[in-house]
Amino acid sequence: MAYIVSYPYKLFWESSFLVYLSTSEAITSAGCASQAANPICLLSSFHSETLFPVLPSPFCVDGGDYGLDEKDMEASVATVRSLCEQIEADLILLRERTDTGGKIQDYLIRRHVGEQDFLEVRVAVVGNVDAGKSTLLGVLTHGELDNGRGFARQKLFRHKHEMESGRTSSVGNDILGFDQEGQVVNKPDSHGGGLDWTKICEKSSKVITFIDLAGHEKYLKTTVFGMTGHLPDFCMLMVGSNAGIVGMTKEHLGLALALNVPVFVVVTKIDMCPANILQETLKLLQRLLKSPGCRKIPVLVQNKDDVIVTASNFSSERMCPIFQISNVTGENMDLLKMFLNLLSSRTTFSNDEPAEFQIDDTYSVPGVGTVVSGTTLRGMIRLNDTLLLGPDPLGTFIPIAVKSIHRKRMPVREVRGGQTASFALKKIKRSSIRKGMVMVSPKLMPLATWEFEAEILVLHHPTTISPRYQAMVHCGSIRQTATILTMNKDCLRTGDKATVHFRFIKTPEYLHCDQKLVFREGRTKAVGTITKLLQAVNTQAAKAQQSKSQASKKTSKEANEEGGSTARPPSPNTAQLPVSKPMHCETLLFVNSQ
Ligand SMILES: Nc1nc2c(ncn2[C@@H]2O[C@H](COP(=O)(O)OP(=O)(O)OP(=O)(O)O)[C@@H](O)[C@H]2O)c(=O)[nH]1
Repeated sequence: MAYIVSYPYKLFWESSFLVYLSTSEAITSAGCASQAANPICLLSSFHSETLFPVLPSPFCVDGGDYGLDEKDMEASVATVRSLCEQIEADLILLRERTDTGGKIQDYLIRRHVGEQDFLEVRVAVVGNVDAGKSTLLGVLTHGELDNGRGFARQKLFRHKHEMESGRTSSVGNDILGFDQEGQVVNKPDSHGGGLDWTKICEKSSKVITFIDLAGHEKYLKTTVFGMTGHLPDFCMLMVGSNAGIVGMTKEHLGLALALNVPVFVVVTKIDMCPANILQETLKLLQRLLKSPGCRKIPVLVQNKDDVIVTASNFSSERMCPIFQISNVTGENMDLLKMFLNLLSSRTTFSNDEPAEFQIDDTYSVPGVGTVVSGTTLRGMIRLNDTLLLGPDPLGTFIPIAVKSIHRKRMPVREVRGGQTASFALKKIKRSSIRKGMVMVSPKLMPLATWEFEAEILVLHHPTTISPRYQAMVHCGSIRQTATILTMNKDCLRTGDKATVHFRFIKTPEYLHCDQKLVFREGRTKAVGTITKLLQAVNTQAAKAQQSKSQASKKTSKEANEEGGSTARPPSPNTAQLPVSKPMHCETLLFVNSQ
């Protein structure tokens, strides 16, 4: 007998799965009762890949014989291999074990995503200063171990002051490619230059993009932006084993939890840490993860079995694997790499959805013009597509053509939901685009919003928050100060929850219900979810106002030329703006699939 341990409901919305062979009937014979249980049907119903839980099997729990003899195993593997060929997927052996009944093998099935294509997973890297974040990324992506004095991180620093201080200050991106056999593609660079992204992507079937975030409190604003704006699938929290849970560790963990990003922990520097201190750090870490604020299930990853079990259950958000590694000796680095190879993107996409792209940076490239980079939230964007870019300060969206598309520095013809990309845009100045703007399909008929309501939880505030309080709202790649107009409580203290009515102070933004937000100023922090969009900008009215203000600009320019003073058009306030009906969540599609 052999079977695929599977939950059909899961297979129909996820993309690939772990096959668990211990008996051969269901696979070798075509005797599957229902369509949902037919292996071919199951295999062809996924998009890209996913892990499948090894343990829960209706047959295993009864304590029956477990495993296959040599002949049955061969037959079963051959069947699965031929099924994989039919659906153009790779079959990657993860581990082999022997049980009472014979051999058991675990496989990962990963669908080919096209010649030029690869699966993409984004991992945000957070942790306190000196936890070894940049060093680990240097070791992973350049394939060379560290010397304990900052050798590996030198390859990653982007700014001169980072080289000098040894501290990351900006949001950095590094990539790690895995080929069809699950082997790392990145090779040590003998010339000391940067990574060749094109080569890595060409050879990879999966690419992990690390979003390297700063550990110092001074750069918390940038770290929050990285966590909200770059849409990480997962968060890698780094802890120096000798330093323990210090500084920003809890802050970063809290941020990931608030944004519902599954977290795994990497404890570094085990080569230089006395055993008792390492044990103490692990004990505290596990206590913190199990605490009521986190409610995680920490698992110390010691071997391949632990990797498979934790990776299979990781997207559930409750399991929190803890790796113990050394960047200097390379200890346990293979387990961490195996785990990274097994991670699957949490974004599901459908090409039929209208496209939506969130801008997180802008550039002016000589010879190319204005370039925007960001994440495709859903749908498909093709070369020469015309999308609506906005909102501008008046809340309008303008049509814009996509001149060229780059993905991981490679020219491509299209990008899909869940993929990061940069677009060269036609006929637009860089100065008229800001982070937080979006490019969306005209089918979405986008509206910009000045005011919104959110359910928030105050994580920390030294005194009390009351109406008229202002702080920075981070929501996707939006980063703008907002004022609290009203709330359903007189004032808020640390730990309080409330429904709060916000208003942006500078420009209206493109928002969705159910989007997560972080509201912060210094160490004051609140997290929440948008529940209502209250005041959307009517594009027609905004256009009318724009032409009116242009006309008045013209007049004032003329007046200026005659020696008069220029009057800046006033920013629209609540009274001036056309008020649309509140848009409730049910009427909108939301961006974050978290
Ligand atoms: N012995 C030993 N040293 C390490 C290890 N990992 C990192 N280091 C050293 O620790 C120092 C700090 O590492 P970084 O990678 O700069 O730390 P970071 O977390 O990126 O710090 P920020 O960029 O400031 O947030 C460097 O001198 C590294 O060489 C390790 O596993 N073992």
